[in-house]
Order: sequence, then C-alpha cells, then structure tokens
Amino acid sequence: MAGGWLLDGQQLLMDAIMTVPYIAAMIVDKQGYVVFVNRTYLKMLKRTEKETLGKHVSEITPNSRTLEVLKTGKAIIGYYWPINGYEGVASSIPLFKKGELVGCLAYSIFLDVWDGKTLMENLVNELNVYKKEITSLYASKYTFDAIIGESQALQKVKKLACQVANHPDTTVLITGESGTGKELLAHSIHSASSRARFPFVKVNCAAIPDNLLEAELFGYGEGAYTGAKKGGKPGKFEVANGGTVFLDEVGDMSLAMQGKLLRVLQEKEMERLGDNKPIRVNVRVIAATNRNLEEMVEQGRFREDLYYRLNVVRIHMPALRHRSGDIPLLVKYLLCKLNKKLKTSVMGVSAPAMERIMKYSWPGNVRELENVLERALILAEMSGSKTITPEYLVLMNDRANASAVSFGKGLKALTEEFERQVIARVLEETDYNKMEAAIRLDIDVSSLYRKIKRYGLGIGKGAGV
Ligand SMILES: Nc1ncnc2c1ncn2[C@@H]1O[C@H](COP(=O)(O)OP(=O)(O)OP(=O)(O)O)[C@@H](O)[C@H]1O
Repeated sequence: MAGGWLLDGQQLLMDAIMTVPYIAAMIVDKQGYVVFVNRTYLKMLKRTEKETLGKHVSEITPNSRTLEVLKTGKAIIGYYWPINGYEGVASSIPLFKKGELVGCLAYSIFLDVWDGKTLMENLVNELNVYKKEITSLYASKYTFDAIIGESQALQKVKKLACQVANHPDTTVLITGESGTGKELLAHSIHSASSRARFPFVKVNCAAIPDNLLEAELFGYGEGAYTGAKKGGKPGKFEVANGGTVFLDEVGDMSLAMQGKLLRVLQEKEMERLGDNKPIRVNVRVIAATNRNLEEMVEQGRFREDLYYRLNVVRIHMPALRHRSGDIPLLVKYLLCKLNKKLKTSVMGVSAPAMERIMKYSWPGNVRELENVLERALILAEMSGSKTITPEYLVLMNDRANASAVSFGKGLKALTEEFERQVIARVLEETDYNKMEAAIRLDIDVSSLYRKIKRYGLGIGKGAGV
C-alpha cells in the first residue's frame, strides 16, 4: 500500500501502523495524493482501499491540515479533526528524503471506535484489578465482633461507634490511653460503614518525621525534588479515596502539619507536594490520640480550629482498669488467639493467677494484657504446664508490689520508682525505639538515654546505651 520511495525502516514502521487498530494513518505524496492508508482509516472513511489510494486528500478528508503541511514543510501536532461523525485529535507530519519534502503522514488516535474501544475496556478492567488489590491491601482487618467486652462502658462505646458508622462523612476523634483498642475501633467503624469496600489507610503521625509526613499524607509530584519518582507518588489521602484515613497519634503532629491537615479537612481538596493541581479528597477521617488535646490547645500546642474539626464525634475508649469486668472474657479470647498464633495448647488460668490479673492496674491496657499472657503462655508451655499460674505472670507495676515497695520509702524514691516503671513500659511498647519513646514521654532523647542508664533499662533490641 505504501509508495515506492519508502526506506526499509520506514516500511517496517508503516507495516506496524497498518495493523494498529486504534490509529488512523494515511500518507500522501508531495502533491497531496494518497499513497498509503491503513485499515482503521478506511473503516472511518467508509471506503475501500481501491476507492482511496491515488485520490487527492482534499477529496478524502477536507478537514485535514495535511495540505498546509505540504506547503510549509512544518508539522502540525494535535489539531481537532472531525470526520464522518467522529471527533479526533490528528497530527500531520512532513516526510523528507535527503532533505527534500516527499509527502506527509497524517494520523489520529481514536479510542472510541472498534478495537480502540476494546483497548479502553481492557485498560479499565486492568485498572479495576489494581483498585481491588489496593483495597485488599488496605482492607480493614476488624469488625465490631473483634472488640471483646460486655461492660457497660464498652457497650456504650460500641453503640456510639455503630451509629457514627452510618454517617460515612462524619469525622471521628477517638481518645483513650495507649493499648485500649482505639485502632481496633477505627477499623470496626470503617468495616461497618458504606466505605467498607474502599481502603482503610493508617498513618502514624508520631512515627514519621515532619518533613516526610507531608509527603506521606499528600504525596508528591514528579518534579517535587531531585530523584522524585516518575509520575510522582500518591499520598495516603489519595490511596484511601472513597475510604477512611486513620490518623493515629494525631496529638503528636507539629503545628505546621496541623495547619496543612486543617486545610484538607476544610476544603476537601489537596495538592501533591511540588504540584499545584488540586485533587478532590473523598475520605472519612478518623483521628486517635492518647494525649489530652484540650490541654494541648490551652498550651498552644494543638490548633483550636483543628481540634474542633476533628472533635465532631468523640469516642473515649475506657481504660481496662475501669472495666475490669471485661478481663475474664478478654483473657479467654486472648488465650485462644495466642494459642493459635504460637501453636501452643495452654488451656486456662489458675484461680490465683486470675486474682492477680484482676488486681493489677494494667497501665498498658489490653495490649499489655496480651503481651503478659503471651509471655506467660510461652513460659507455661516450656515448663509443660497446661495452666497459667502466678509464677508465669511478669507484671510491671503490680499494685500489691507497688504498695509494698512504697511502704517506708520517701517521695523521691517513690517518684523515681514510678519514673522507672513508666520509661520501662514505654520502651517496651515502642520496641526500644528511643526516638519514639522520647516523643511519647515528651522528653528529649539525650535525657531518655541518661535515665535508661541510670535505671539500668538498657535491655531489649537496639539498647546499646
Ligand atoms: N476490646 C478488645 N478486644 C480484643 N482485643 C483488643 C481490645 N482492645 C484492644 N485489643 C487488642 O489490643 C491491642 C492494642 O489495641 P489498639 O492498637 O487498637 O490500641 P490503641 O489504643 O490504638 O493503642 P495506641 O494508642 O498505642 O496506638 C491490639 O492487639 C488489639 O487487637
């Protein structure tokens, strides 16, 4: 079909173009007579090859700008090209041989015709597969059934959470001590809401340094900084589109980041870093903190306007010591869960061990209970016991012990004892990450190191102090 003046390489290219289903392509010679036309073009023209080859371009497609190109020798890229009821974007490119203009290539991409449609469908299907994968990657892991406890306090929490689940746009603030199940509750709210088939994306605001947190939340554009990924990177707000963003430890966000978050919550729109294209944000925000936000607002450490934006529905997770009636149920549930995880078969807890568990104050709440039981279970299994007895329970600040220790001690010694226990607990909870522990304790890292040395707490992972 091509004219005889084409080079071998060009011939190969033309053969390829000939078979591409969604590109309409035509070549005319320098006078404007058709010397090449592909199948897609013929379908659009509703002509046969015989009726087209050798005809003048003005007769075949009067809206083409090919003749202009033949006159000027300059390419015209991306012009509007209506033909036979279709609308396309065409380009006309001059062809030269040994510096002399020999013709013009005109082509247009039509995605709404024939195989182009199939291509589009394939792309959409592929996109849906990726969307599904992202959703399952970020699927919420828990429902309300996973929240164990029948105390009145917990029932109240679950009832309120169920109600708010039915309002998928309402921002929720979950407060409570560390380990009380705030994240568990956030997952459950998402799972019970109409956003459940979209992602649940968690961001730990305390664990990420400020300069990285912004990119984590909002993503960055291609040219945001040297070495930025091609095409940029979506932030968690974009990934969660349609679903829920869970901002854990929101009280640990810097004031600067608080301002940026507030803007997104107010305008429901954000921009990637280094990119000024606005992106619509359709997510529910659930924030959680173990800090006293009211106090932080008073001290100027938390923005009042953001506080009100987050505090639309407030759910407080009660501390375990305030609902000790839930402990037996939790122990039963956790033993079952841990036996499965550790492939052990420790069946129960002796009455004296349960008494000790019930008396303990559980400063680390359910997380601490789970950790203590895990250790006890391993110790019991190692000793061949099927029951957890008091000697397998390693408790940090047993109330009974605390009062024994406190008896006859001065305030300074008691304060130090308390400080030691708190630091030990936070270190354990943060997996001995000193940076994170220092942030949680609200002291600087150097003084944390001094205290670790002083109290002999240099145990655990990375504790090279
Ligand atoms: N009511 C509960 N029933 C069963 N498991 C629970 C319950 N509450 C908490 N847990 C378990 O305790 C652990 C800690 O819970 P979670 O991470 O939700 O607490 P959190 O309040 O978000 O803690 P932090 O403030 O430290 O992030 C998890 O393993 C969770 O599954």
